[in-house]
Amino acid sequence: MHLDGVRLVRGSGAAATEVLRGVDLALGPGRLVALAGRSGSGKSSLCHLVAGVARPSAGTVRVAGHPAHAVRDWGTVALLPQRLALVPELSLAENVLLPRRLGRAGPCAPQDGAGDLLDRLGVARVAHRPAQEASLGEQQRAALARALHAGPAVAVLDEPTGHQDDDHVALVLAAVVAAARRGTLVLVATHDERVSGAADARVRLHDGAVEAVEGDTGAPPPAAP
Ligand SMILES: Nc1ncnc2c1ncn2[C@@H]1O[C@H](COP(=O)(O)OP(=O)(O)OP(=O)(O)O)[C@@H](O)[C@H]1O
Repeated sequence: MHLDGVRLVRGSGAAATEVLRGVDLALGPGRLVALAGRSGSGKSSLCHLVAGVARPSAGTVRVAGHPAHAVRDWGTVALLPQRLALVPELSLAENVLLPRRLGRAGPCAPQDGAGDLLDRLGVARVAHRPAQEASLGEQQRAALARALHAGPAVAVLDEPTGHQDDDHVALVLAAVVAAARRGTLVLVATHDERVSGAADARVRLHDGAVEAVEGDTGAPPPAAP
């Protein structure tokens, strides 16, 4: 995943705000990367660009060799949005199966089924329930399962522990680490130190710009001049 000279402006005229400015970032496959920074620093905006649901005002965002906005299948890039975006009338299990029913499995698809993944995330008992009748924490873990079951090259997870207690944070972490070990680049926007602590690398945003990158990002070293 490569971001080069990325700038994102929201709003127009006098209300225009530069929410990302001059972001350069390269992340390789099979890494769990935490995206940290204060509220309003631009984490969700960057997630939306990588997931292709928004386009940069300037610069380029490429995932698995394609411009992010041109990617249409969750086998390439899957998203856990902050507001989850489950289909409320479908069961949690049906929501998890949707990406692979609508498209093809990605290169990092798990060997075991959706039921096993829901079991490992502590959602099996309520998997038959319509999403709208599950607790927020259960919904969030099902939305995580939906992204990971797709087996994507890149998984973008916006605050995946935001509605979880300590025990369920451990289950979420185990699932995202397993996905990274299968080869998925997992980019996690988070305020949660437990997630940052488990990550292979950490990227810190400040006021729309990259303030620091540390750890093993899996990016190839820059070419010699
Ligand atoms: N449509 C918009 N119009 C104007 N400003 C926007 C718009 N969307 C986001 N912003 C602003 O962009 C900045 C970055 O927002 P973003 O949601 O990316 O931050 P964040 O780091 O994810 O925050 P949080 O941790 O609170 O989720 C914020 O100041 C926000 O108010």
